[in-house]
Amino acid sequence: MSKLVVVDHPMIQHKLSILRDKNTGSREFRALVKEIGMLMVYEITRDLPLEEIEIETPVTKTRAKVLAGKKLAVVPILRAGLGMVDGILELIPAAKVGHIGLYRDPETLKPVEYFCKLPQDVEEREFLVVDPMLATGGSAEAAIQLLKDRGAKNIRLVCLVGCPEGVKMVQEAHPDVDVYLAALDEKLNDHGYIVPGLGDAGDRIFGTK
Ligand SMILES: O=P(O)(O)OC[C@H]1O[C@H](OP(=O)(O)OP(=O)(O)O)[C@H](O)[C@@H]1O
Ligand SMILES: O=c1cc[nH]c(=O)[nH]1
Ligand SMILES: [Mg+2]
Repeated sequence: MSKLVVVDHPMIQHKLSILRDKNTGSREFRALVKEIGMLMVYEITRDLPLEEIEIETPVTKTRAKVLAGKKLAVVPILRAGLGMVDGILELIPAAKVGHIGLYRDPETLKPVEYFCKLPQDVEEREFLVVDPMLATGGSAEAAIQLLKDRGAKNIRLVCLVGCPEGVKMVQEAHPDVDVYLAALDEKLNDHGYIVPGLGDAGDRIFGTK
């Protein structure tokens, strides 16, 4: 079974509380999603492998550590996942960005695919699938399956707010995919919204209803 990690750094918890507040407007909401996305990935990438290379400082030759291993790709689940991309790219500017377009049918709560564009070297990359919300888990499960169908082997899921139902669905369908959350909330309500949650992330980022 994969890992579930709740990245509960105090800075992340503080920003998340402002994000949850219904009085937080789109401009601040966007800034916070970006910042929390960056902070989460900073924590998550602690385990990236390093290698030593030889460099020359202004004083002497020395050996210094640089990142090694697989190259990263970030894959936001459209639309709301887009809000996490810029912060992650500030941290990892060389990462490629794939896009998976899914919306959740409001009646069935099942994900509907409308777009998929991924980097060409799918098998060589380590993927971070990003989306602020992990509710029923249907969208994340489908996005991960799309990546796997195209050859991806190394995938992690990074969401801001999740709930037990969504975590269970992803872990059962994809036991090889570790799940990272900033908060594990209590449950889903009858409309498939996370409680207490933060409402509709895409609508709050983009100012739509
Ligand atoms: O775990 P699930 O039950 O699948 O729900 C989570 C999905 O719902 C939201 O997207 P939404 O369908 O609202 O699309 P949007 O990002 O375009 O607003 C959210 O950003 C996730 O992608
Ligand atoms: O609480 C939820 C559930 C699904 N999608 C959202 O944006 N919020
Ligand atoms: Mg939405």
